[in-house]
Amino acid sequence: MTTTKKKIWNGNVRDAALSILIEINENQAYSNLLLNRTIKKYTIDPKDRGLLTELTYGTLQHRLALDYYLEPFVRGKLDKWVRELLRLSIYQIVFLTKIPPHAVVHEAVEIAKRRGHKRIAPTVNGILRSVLREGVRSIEDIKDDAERISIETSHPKWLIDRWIKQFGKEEALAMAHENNNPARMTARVNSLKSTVDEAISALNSEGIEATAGQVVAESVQTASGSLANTAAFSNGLLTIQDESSMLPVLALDVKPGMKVLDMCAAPGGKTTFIAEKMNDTGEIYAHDLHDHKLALIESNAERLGIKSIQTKSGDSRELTTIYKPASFDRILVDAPCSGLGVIRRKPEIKYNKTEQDLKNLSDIQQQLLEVAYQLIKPDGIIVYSTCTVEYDENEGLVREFLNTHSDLHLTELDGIQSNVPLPIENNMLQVLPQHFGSDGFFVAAFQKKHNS
Ligand SMILES: C[S@@+](CC[C@H](N)C(=O)[O-])C[C@H]1O[C@@H](n2cnc3c(N)ncnc32)[C@H](O)[C@@H]1O
Repeated sequence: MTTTKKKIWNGNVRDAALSILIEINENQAYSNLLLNRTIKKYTIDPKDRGLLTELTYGTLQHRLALDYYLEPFVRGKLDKWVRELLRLSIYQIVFLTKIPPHAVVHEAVEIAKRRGHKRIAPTVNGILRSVLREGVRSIEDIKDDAERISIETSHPKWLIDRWIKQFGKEEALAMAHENNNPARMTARVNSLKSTVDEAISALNSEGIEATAGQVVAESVQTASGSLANTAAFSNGLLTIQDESSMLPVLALDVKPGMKVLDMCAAPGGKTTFIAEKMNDTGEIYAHDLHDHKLALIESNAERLGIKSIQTKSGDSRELTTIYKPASFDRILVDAPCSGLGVIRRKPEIKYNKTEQDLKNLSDIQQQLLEVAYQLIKPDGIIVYSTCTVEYDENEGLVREFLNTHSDLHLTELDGIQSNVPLPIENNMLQVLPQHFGSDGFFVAAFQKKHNS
Protein backbone atom coordinates (compact mmCIF):
# COMPACT_ATOMS: atom_id res chain seq x y z
CA MET A 1 0.00 0.00 0.00
CA THR A 2 1.22 3.50 -0.71
CA THR A 3 0.25 6.39 1.50
CA THR A 4 -0.98 9.57 -0.06
CA LYS A 5 0.90 12.83 0.45
CA LYS A 6 -1.93 14.77 -1.23
CA LYS A 7 -4.29 16.85 0.87
CA ILE A 8 -7.56 14.93 0.90
CA TRP A 9 -9.80 17.27 2.88
CA ASN A 10 -10.65 20.76 1.63
CA GLY A 11 -13.99 21.05 3.44
CA ASN A 12 -15.94 19.46 0.57
CA VAL A 13 -17.22 15.96 1.37
CA ARG A 14 -17.69 14.81 -2.25
CA ASP A 15 -14.28 16.07 -3.27
CA ALA A 16 -12.72 14.20 -0.35
CA ALA A 17 -14.64 11.00 -1.20
CA LEU A 18 -13.34 11.30 -4.77
CA SER A 19 -9.73 11.72 -3.60
CA ILE A 20 -10.02 8.65 -1.35
CA LEU A 21 -11.58 6.56 -4.13
CA ILE A 22 -8.79 7.56 -6.53
CA GLU A 23 -6.17 6.59 -3.95
CA ILE A 24 -7.84 3.20 -3.45
CA ASN A 25 -8.05 2.49 -7.19
CA GLU A 26 -4.73 3.82 -8.32
CA ASN A 27 -2.44 3.32 -5.35
CA GLN A 28 -3.98 0.25 -3.69
CA ALA A 29 -4.78 2.20 -0.50
CA TYR A 30 -6.90 0.30 2.03
CA SER A 31 -10.34 1.91 2.23
CA ASN A 32 -10.86 1.50 5.99
CA LEU A 33 -7.38 2.75 6.92
CA LEU A 34 -7.42 5.74 4.56
CA LEU A 35 -10.91 6.77 5.61
CA ASN A 36 -10.11 6.50 9.32
CA ARG A 37 -6.83 8.34 8.88
CA THR A 38 -8.52 11.15 6.96
CA ILE A 39 -11.30 11.55 9.55
CA LYS A 40 -8.76 11.65 12.38
CA LYS A 41 -6.19 13.88 10.68
CA TYR A 42 -8.68 16.59 9.70
CA THR A 43 -11.02 16.08 12.73
CA ILE A 44 -13.98 15.92 10.36
CA ASP A 45 -17.24 16.56 12.23
CA PRO A 46 -19.73 13.69 12.73
CA LYS A 47 -22.23 14.83 10.07
CA ASP A 48 -19.61 15.13 7.32
CA ARG A 49 -17.92 11.96 8.60
CA GLY A 50 -21.13 9.97 8.07
CA LEU A 51 -21.63 11.25 4.53
CA LEU A 52 -17.96 10.78 3.62
CA THR A 53 -18.07 7.17 4.82
CA GLU A 54 -21.34 6.51 3.00
CA LEU A 55 -20.11 8.00 -0.29
CA THR A 56 -16.73 6.30 -0.21
CA TYR A 57 -17.94 2.84 0.79
CA GLY A 58 -21.11 3.01 -1.32
CA THR A 59 -19.30 3.99 -4.52
CA LEU A 60 -16.62 1.37 -3.93
CA GLN A 61 -19.06 -1.38 -2.97
CA HIS A 62 -21.29 -0.84 -6.01
CA ARG A 63 -18.57 -0.19 -8.60
CA LEU A 64 -19.62 -2.84 -11.14
CA ALA A 65 -23.31 -1.86 -10.98
CA LEU A 66 -22.36 1.81 -11.36
CA ASP A 67 -20.23 1.02 -14.43
CA TYR A 68 -23.11 -1.01 -15.84
CA TYR A 69 -25.40 2.02 -15.40
CA LEU A 70 -22.80 4.42 -16.77
CA GLU A 71 -21.67 2.52 -19.88
CA PRO A 72 -24.55 3.40 -22.30
CA PHE A 73 -23.90 7.12 -21.73
CA VAL A 74 -20.16 7.12 -22.37
CA ARG A 75 -18.70 7.92 -25.80
CA GLY A 76 -14.94 7.43 -26.05
CA LYS A 77 -12.38 7.04 -23.32
CA LEU A 78 -12.69 8.66 -19.89
CA ASP A 79 -9.81 9.62 -17.62
CA LYS A 80 -9.82 7.38 -14.53
CA TRP A 81 -10.65 10.22 -12.15
CA VAL A 82 -13.54 11.37 -14.37
CA ARG A 83 -14.99 7.84 -14.37
CA GLU A 84 -14.64 7.79 -10.58
CA LEU A 85 -16.43 11.15 -10.31
CA LEU A 86 -19.26 9.79 -12.49
CA ARG A 87 -19.50 6.62 -10.38
CA LEU A 88 -19.67 8.74 -7.22
CA SER A 89 -22.43 10.88 -8.76
CA ILE A 90 -24.50 7.98 -10.13
CA TYR A 91 -24.20 6.27 -6.74
CA GLN A 92 -25.90 9.29 -5.15
CA ILE A 93 -28.54 9.52 -7.89
CA VAL A 94 -29.48 5.81 -7.85
CA PHE A 95 -28.80 4.68 -4.27
CA LEU A 96 -29.19 7.79 -2.07
CA THR A 97 -32.68 9.05 -2.65
CA LYS A 98 -32.40 11.83 -0.04
CA ILE A 99 -29.93 13.86 -2.10
CA PRO A 100 -31.64 15.93 -4.84
CA PRO A 101 -30.27 14.68 -8.21
CA HIS A 102 -29.78 18.18 -9.61
CA ALA A 103 -27.62 19.07 -6.63
CA VAL A 104 -25.50 15.98 -7.35
CA VAL A 105 -24.97 17.08 -10.96
CA HIS A 106 -24.13 20.64 -9.91
CA GLU A 107 -21.54 19.43 -7.37
CA ALA A 108 -19.99 17.04 -9.89
CA VAL A 109 -19.63 19.79 -12.49
CA GLU A 110 -17.99 22.10 -9.95
CA ILE A 111 -15.53 19.34 -8.97
CA ALA A 112 -14.78 18.69 -12.65
CA LYS A 113 -14.08 22.41 -13.19
CA ARG A 114 -11.70 22.50 -10.24
CA ARG A 115 -9.85 19.32 -11.16
CA GLY A 116 -9.83 19.11 -14.95
CA HIS A 117 -9.30 21.12 -18.12
CA LYS A 118 -12.24 23.09 -19.43
CA ARG A 119 -13.76 20.41 -21.71
CA ILE A 120 -14.26 17.94 -18.81
CA ALA A 121 -17.01 19.84 -16.96
CA PRO A 122 -19.43 19.90 -19.96
CA THR A 123 -18.77 16.17 -20.55
CA VAL A 124 -19.61 15.35 -16.91
CA ASN A 125 -22.64 17.64 -17.09
CA GLY A 126 -23.86 16.03 -20.36
CA ILE A 127 -23.49 12.45 -19.12
CA LEU A 128 -25.18 13.06 -15.77
CA ARG A 129 -28.06 15.04 -17.31
CA SER A 130 -28.64 12.16 -19.77
CA VAL A 131 -28.69 9.74 -16.82
CA LEU A 132 -31.32 11.91 -15.11
CA ARG A 133 -33.38 12.24 -18.31
CA GLU A 134 -33.26 8.65 -19.53
CA GLY A 135 -32.84 6.71 -16.27
CA VAL A 136 -30.49 3.73 -15.86
CA ARG A 137 -30.92 0.31 -17.47
CA SER A 138 -32.29 -2.62 -15.50
CA ILE A 139 -29.97 -5.27 -14.08
CA GLU A 140 -32.92 -7.69 -14.13
CA ASP A 141 -32.49 -7.86 -17.92
CA ILE A 142 -29.21 -9.79 -17.56
CA LYS A 143 -30.14 -13.39 -18.41
CA ASP A 144 -27.14 -15.29 -17.06
CA ASP A 145 -27.55 -15.85 -13.28
CA ALA A 146 -23.90 -15.53 -12.30
CA GLU A 147 -23.45 -12.43 -14.46
CA ARG A 148 -26.59 -10.83 -13.01
CA ILE A 149 -25.50 -11.52 -9.41
CA SER A 150 -22.06 -10.21 -10.30
CA ILE A 151 -23.41 -6.86 -11.54
CA GLU A 152 -26.23 -6.58 -8.99
CA THR A 153 -23.86 -7.04 -6.04
CA SER A 154 -20.66 -5.78 -7.72
CA HIS A 155 -18.53 -8.86 -7.20
CA PRO A 156 -16.34 -10.10 -10.08
CA LYS A 157 -17.95 -12.91 -12.04
CA TRP A 158 -15.12 -15.41 -11.38
CA LEU A 159 -15.79 -15.03 -7.67
CA ILE A 160 -19.55 -15.47 -8.00
CA ASP A 161 -18.94 -18.56 -10.17
CA ARG A 162 -16.73 -20.04 -7.43
CA TRP A 163 -19.24 -19.24 -4.68
CA ILE A 164 -22.18 -20.70 -6.62
CA LYS A 165 -20.14 -23.88 -7.09
CA GLN A 166 -19.18 -23.95 -3.42
CA PHE A 167 -22.35 -22.79 -1.64
CA GLY A 168 -25.16 -22.81 -4.24
CA LYS A 169 -26.84 -19.84 -5.91
CA GLU A 170 -28.91 -18.65 -2.92
CA GLU A 171 -26.04 -18.57 -0.43
CA ALA A 172 -23.74 -16.94 -3.00
CA LEU A 173 -26.32 -14.21 -3.58
CA ALA A 174 -26.98 -13.76 0.15
CA MET A 175 -23.25 -13.50 0.87
CA ALA A 176 -22.63 -11.01 -1.94
CA HIS A 177 -25.52 -8.84 -0.70
CA GLU A 178 -24.37 -9.03 2.93
CA ASN A 179 -20.92 -7.89 1.82
CA ASN A 180 -22.50 -4.57 0.79
CA ASN A 181 -24.00 -3.95 4.25
CA PRO A 182 -22.12 -1.99 6.89
CA ALA A 183 -20.14 -4.15 9.33
CA ARG A 184 -21.52 -4.42 12.87
CA MET A 185 -19.47 -2.68 15.56
CA THR A 186 -18.36 -5.17 18.19
CA ALA A 187 -15.66 -5.32 20.81
CA ARG A 188 -14.22 -7.85 23.22
CA VAL A 189 -14.30 -7.12 26.94
CA ASN A 190 -10.97 -7.53 28.71
CA SER A 191 -11.78 -10.02 31.47
CA LEU A 192 -8.60 -8.96 33.33
CA LYS A 193 -10.15 -5.55 33.96
CA SER A 194 -13.92 -5.77 33.58
CA THR A 195 -17.05 -7.86 33.22
CA VAL A 196 -19.30 -7.45 30.19
CA ASP A 197 -21.93 -5.66 32.33
CA GLU A 198 -19.35 -3.25 33.73
CA ALA A 199 -18.05 -2.49 30.24
CA ILE A 200 -21.59 -1.85 28.99
CA SER A 201 -22.21 0.55 31.93
CA ALA A 202 -18.91 2.32 31.23
CA LEU A 203 -19.90 2.80 27.57
CA ASN A 204 -23.43 3.92 28.51
CA SER A 205 -21.98 6.53 30.84
CA GLU A 206 -20.02 7.89 27.85
CA GLY A 207 -23.23 8.16 25.81
CA ILE A 208 -22.64 4.99 23.77
CA GLU A 209 -25.48 2.52 23.65
CA ALA A 210 -24.06 -0.96 23.99
CA THR A 211 -25.51 -4.43 24.46
CA ALA A 212 -24.05 -7.89 24.95
CA GLY A 213 -22.83 -9.48 21.69
CA GLN A 214 -24.84 -12.16 19.91
CA VAL A 215 -22.29 -14.90 19.51
CA VAL A 216 -19.43 -14.74 22.00
CA ALA A 217 -19.93 -14.29 25.77
CA GLU A 218 -17.02 -11.81 26.05
CA SER A 219 -18.37 -9.47 23.36
CA VAL A 220 -20.38 -6.24 23.26
CA GLN A 221 -21.97 -4.52 20.30
CA THR A 222 -22.91 -0.91 19.61
CA ALA A 223 -25.22 0.72 17.09
CA SER A 224 -23.37 4.00 16.71
CA GLY A 225 -20.48 6.04 18.04
CA SER A 226 -16.77 5.40 17.77
CA LEU A 227 -15.51 2.88 20.33
CA ALA A 228 -11.91 3.84 19.64
CA ASN A 229 -12.57 7.33 21.05
CA THR A 230 -14.00 6.15 24.38
CA ALA A 231 -12.30 6.15 27.78
CA ALA A 232 -13.42 2.51 28.13
CA PHE A 233 -11.19 1.72 25.16
CA SER A 234 -8.18 3.80 26.22
CA ASN A 235 -8.41 2.38 29.76
CA GLY A 236 -8.04 -1.11 28.33
CA LEU A 237 -11.53 -2.44 28.98
CA LEU A 238 -12.09 -3.21 25.30
CA THR A 239 -10.50 -4.52 22.11
CA ILE A 240 -12.32 -3.68 18.91
CA GLN A 241 -12.81 -7.05 17.25
CA ASP A 242 -15.41 -8.83 15.17
CA GLU A 243 -17.13 -11.69 16.99
CA SER A 244 -16.04 -14.24 14.37
CA SER A 245 -12.46 -13.23 14.99
CA MET A 246 -12.81 -14.25 18.65
CA LEU A 247 -13.81 -17.83 17.79
CA PRO A 248 -10.34 -19.25 16.94
CA VAL A 249 -9.15 -18.36 20.45
CA LEU A 250 -12.14 -20.11 22.02
CA ALA A 251 -11.31 -23.16 19.89
CA LEU A 252 -7.75 -23.09 21.20
CA ASP A 253 -9.15 -23.88 24.67
CA VAL A 254 -6.18 -22.42 26.55
CA LYS A 255 -5.65 -22.88 30.31
CA PRO A 256 -3.65 -20.68 32.73
CA GLY A 257 0.07 -21.47 32.76
CA MET A 258 0.25 -22.98 29.28
CA LYS A 259 3.01 -22.34 26.73
CA VAL A 260 1.36 -20.93 23.60
CA LEU A 261 2.64 -19.93 20.17
CA ASP A 262 0.79 -17.47 17.94
CA MET A 263 2.51 -17.82 14.56
CA CYS A 264 0.81 -14.94 12.68
CA ALA A 265 0.03 -12.57 15.48
CA ALA A 266 -0.06 -8.92 14.40
CA PRO A 267 -1.87 -6.70 15.29
CA GLY A 268 -2.48 -8.98 18.27
CA GLY A 269 -6.28 -9.17 18.39
CA LYS A 270 -6.15 -12.89 19.11
CA THR A 271 -2.88 -12.96 21.06
CA THR A 272 -4.30 -10.56 23.64
CA PHE A 273 -7.51 -12.61 23.91
CA ILE A 274 -5.35 -15.71 24.56
CA ALA A 275 -3.60 -13.81 27.37
CA GLU A 276 -6.93 -12.70 28.85
CA LYS A 277 -8.20 -16.29 28.74
CA MET A 278 -5.03 -17.44 30.53
CA ASN A 279 -5.42 -14.77 33.20
CA ASP A 280 -2.12 -13.26 31.99
CA THR A 281 -0.12 -16.30 33.16
CA GLY A 282 2.08 -18.79 31.31
CA GLU A 283 4.20 -17.96 28.25
CA ILE A 284 2.78 -16.57 25.02
CA TYR A 285 5.07 -16.13 22.01
CA ALA A 286 3.68 -13.82 19.35
CA HIS A 287 5.43 -13.96 15.98
CA ASP A 288 4.86 -11.97 12.82
CA LEU A 289 6.74 -11.59 9.58
CA HIS A 290 6.74 -7.80 9.75
CA ASP A 291 8.89 -6.19 12.38
CA HIS A 292 6.95 -2.90 12.31
CA LYS A 293 3.69 -4.70 13.14
CA LEU A 294 5.05 -6.01 16.46
CA ALA A 295 4.65 -2.52 17.95
CA LEU A 296 0.90 -2.87 17.42
CA ILE A 297 0.81 -6.08 19.47
CA GLU A 298 2.94 -4.45 22.17
CA SER A 299 0.86 -1.29 22.42
CA ASN A 300 -2.37 -3.32 22.52
CA ALA A 301 -0.96 -5.52 25.28
CA GLU A 302 0.17 -2.47 27.25
CA ARG A 303 -3.22 -0.77 26.96
CA LEU A 304 -4.90 -3.97 28.14
CA GLY A 305 -2.45 -4.42 31.04
CA ILE A 306 -1.05 -7.73 29.70
CA LYS A 307 2.51 -8.84 30.55
CA SER A 308 2.66 -12.49 29.44
CA ILE A 309 3.21 -11.86 25.70
CA GLN A 310 6.67 -11.85 24.09
CA THR A 311 6.84 -10.61 20.49
CA LYS A 312 9.31 -11.75 17.83
CA SER A 313 9.63 -10.92 14.14
CA GLY A 314 10.58 -13.24 11.29
CA ASP A 315 9.16 -15.82 8.94
CA SER A 316 7.23 -18.33 11.03
CA ARG A 317 7.98 -21.01 8.43
CA GLU A 318 11.45 -21.05 10.00
CA LEU A 319 10.44 -21.41 13.64
CA THR A 320 11.80 -24.95 13.89
CA THR A 321 15.25 -23.32 13.97
CA ILE A 322 14.29 -21.42 17.14
CA TYR A 323 12.08 -23.83 19.08
CA LYS A 324 12.56 -27.52 19.85
CA PRO A 325 10.05 -30.02 18.46
CA ALA A 326 7.00 -30.63 20.66
CA SER A 327 7.47 -27.52 22.80
CA PHE A 328 4.01 -25.90 22.84
CA ASP A 329 0.69 -26.80 24.49
CA ARG A 330 -1.25 -24.69 22.01
CA ILE A 331 -0.43 -23.15 18.62
CA LEU A 332 -2.54 -20.67 16.68
CA VAL A 333 -2.06 -20.40 12.91
CA ASP A 334 -4.26 -17.43 12.03
CA ALA A 335 -2.95 -17.60 8.51
CA PRO A 336 -2.46 -14.89 5.89
CA CYS A 337 -5.40 -15.43 3.53
CA SER A 338 -7.41 -13.94 0.69
CA GLY A 339 -9.62 -12.04 3.17
CA LEU A 340 -12.80 -12.79 1.23
CA GLY A 341 -14.73 -12.97 4.52
CA VAL A 342 -14.07 -9.30 5.32
CA ILE A 343 -15.23 -7.66 2.09
CA ARG A 344 -17.73 -5.56 4.10
CA ARG A 345 -14.81 -3.81 5.80
CA LYS A 346 -12.49 -3.69 2.79
CA PRO A 347 -14.59 -3.75 -0.40
CA GLU A 348 -11.51 -3.27 -2.60
CA ILE A 349 -10.52 -6.88 -1.80
CA LYS A 350 -13.12 -8.18 -4.25
CA TYR A 351 -11.63 -6.21 -7.14
CA ASN A 352 -7.96 -6.73 -6.30
CA LYS A 353 -7.79 -10.50 -5.74
CA THR A 354 -7.29 -12.97 -8.56
CA GLU A 355 -7.79 -16.73 -8.73
CA GLN A 356 -4.02 -17.11 -8.92
CA ASP A 357 -3.66 -15.27 -5.56
CA LEU A 358 -5.80 -17.94 -3.91
CA LYS A 359 -3.53 -20.71 -5.22
CA ASN A 360 -0.37 -18.96 -4.00
CA LEU A 361 -1.81 -18.53 -0.51
CA SER A 362 -2.57 -22.17 0.08
CA ASP A 363 1.15 -22.98 -0.31
CA ILE A 364 2.18 -20.67 2.55
CA GLN A 365 -0.78 -21.78 4.66
CA GLN A 366 0.34 -25.42 4.33
CA GLN A 367 3.94 -24.53 5.18
CA LEU A 368 2.88 -22.67 8.33
CA LEU A 369 0.75 -25.63 9.42
CA GLU A 370 3.67 -27.97 8.81
CA VAL A 371 5.78 -25.98 11.30
CA ALA A 372 2.95 -26.00 13.84
CA TYR A 373 2.78 -29.78 13.41
CA GLN A 374 6.49 -30.05 14.33
CA LEU A 375 6.23 -27.76 17.35
CA ILE A 376 3.03 -28.98 19.03
CA LYS A 377 3.24 -31.31 22.04
CA PRO A 378 1.46 -34.66 21.90
CA ASP A 379 -2.18 -34.03 22.83
CA GLY A 380 -1.64 -30.32 22.26
CA ILE A 381 -4.02 -28.36 20.02
CA ILE A 382 -3.25 -26.45 16.81
CA VAL A 383 -5.97 -24.06 15.68
CA TYR A 384 -5.98 -23.11 12.01
CA SER A 385 -8.10 -20.09 11.12
CA THR A 386 -8.64 -17.68 8.25
CA CYS A 387 -10.93 -14.73 7.53
CA THR A 388 -11.92 -16.15 4.18
CA VAL A 389 -14.72 -18.30 2.79
CA GLU A 390 -12.62 -20.08 0.14
CA TYR A 391 -12.75 -23.88 0.18
CA ASP A 392 -9.14 -24.24 -1.05
CA GLU A 393 -7.81 -22.16 1.86
CA ASN A 394 -10.13 -23.74 4.44
CA GLU A 395 -11.78 -27.15 4.39
CA GLY A 396 -9.85 -28.25 1.28
CA LEU A 397 -6.54 -27.36 2.89
CA VAL A 398 -7.45 -29.04 6.20
CA ARG A 399 -8.49 -32.25 4.43
CA GLU A 400 -5.28 -32.32 2.44
CA PHE A 401 -3.24 -31.80 5.61
CA LEU A 402 -5.04 -34.61 7.40
CA ASN A 403 -4.42 -36.90 4.42
CA THR A 404 -0.69 -36.35 4.66
CA HIS A 405 -0.47 -36.40 8.49
CA SER A 406 -2.12 -39.59 9.68
CA ASP A 407 -1.34 -38.94 13.37
CA LEU A 408 -3.52 -35.80 13.36
CA HIS A 409 -7.26 -35.57 13.85
CA LEU A 410 -9.73 -32.72 14.19
CA THR A 411 -11.04 -32.02 17.70
CA GLU A 412 -14.65 -31.18 18.36
CA LEU A 413 -14.30 -27.40 18.87
CA ASP A 414 -15.71 -27.85 22.37
CA GLY A 415 -13.97 -24.69 23.52
CA ILE A 416 -16.37 -22.62 21.41
CA GLN A 417 -19.35 -21.92 23.62
CA SER A 418 -21.72 -19.63 21.79
CA ASN A 419 -25.05 -17.96 22.45
CA VAL A 420 -26.24 -19.02 18.97
CA PRO A 421 -25.92 -22.32 17.07
CA LEU A 422 -22.79 -22.25 14.94
CA PRO A 423 -22.30 -23.64 11.42
CA ILE A 424 -19.94 -26.47 12.43
CA GLU A 425 -19.74 -29.49 10.12
CA ASN A 426 -17.28 -32.36 10.44
CA ASN A 427 -15.56 -30.43 13.26
CA MET A 428 -14.93 -27.46 10.97
CA LEU A 429 -16.54 -24.07 11.47
CA GLN A 430 -17.23 -21.98 8.36
CA VAL A 431 -19.00 -18.76 9.27
CA LEU A 432 -20.41 -16.84 6.30
CA PRO A 433 -21.14 -13.10 6.71
CA GLN A 434 -24.89 -13.66 6.30
CA HIS A 435 -25.07 -16.17 9.20
CA PHE A 436 -25.07 -13.56 11.94
CA GLY A 437 -23.79 -10.40 10.32
CA SER A 438 -20.20 -11.03 11.37
CA ASP A 439 -17.07 -11.49 9.26
CA GLY A 440 -16.68 -14.68 7.26
CA PHE A 441 -14.29 -16.93 9.19
CA PHE A 442 -12.98 -20.49 9.20
CA VAL A 443 -11.78 -22.45 12.25
CA ALA A 444 -10.50 -26.00 12.67
CA ALA A 445 -8.53 -27.51 15.57
CA PHE A 446 -6.00 -30.32 15.08
CA GLN A 447 -4.74 -32.64 17.79
CA LYS A 448 -1.70 -34.93 17.53
CA LYS A 449 -2.09 -38.48 18.85
CA HIS A 450 -0.15 -39.04 22.05
CA ASN A 451 2.00 -41.93 20.80
CA SER A 452 3.10 -40.23 17.56
C1 LIG B 1 -4.68 -12.69 9.47
S1 LIG B 1 -3.37 -11.69 9.93
C2 LIG B 1 -3.22 -12.05 11.64
C3 LIG B 1 -4.22 -11.33 12.50
C4 LIG B 1 -3.93 -11.55 13.98
N1 LIG B 1 -3.85 -12.95 14.33
C5 LIG B 1 -4.98 -10.87 14.85
O1 LIG B 1 -5.96 -11.53 15.22
O2 LIG B 1 -4.82 -9.69 15.15
C6 LIG B 1 -2.03 -12.58 9.29
C7 LIG B 1 -0.67 -12.07 9.74
O3 LIG B 1 0.30 -13.00 9.26
C8 LIG B 1 1.49 -12.30 9.02
N2 LIG B 1 2.33 -13.16 8.16
C9 LIG B 1 2.25 -13.35 6.83
N3 LIG B 1 3.16 -14.26 6.44
C10 LIG B 1 3.84 -14.65 7.54
C11 LIG B 1 4.93 -15.54 7.78
N4 LIG B 1 5.49 -16.22 6.80
N5 LIG B 1 5.36 -15.65 9.05
C12 LIG B 1 4.81 -14.95 10.05
N6 LIG B 1 3.79 -14.09 9.88
C13 LIG B 1 3.31 -13.94 8.64
C14 LIG B 1 1.04 -11.00 8.42
O4 LIG B 1 2.00 -9.99 8.61
C15 LIG B 1 -0.26 -10.72 9.20
O5 LIG B 1 -0.02 -9.84 10.26
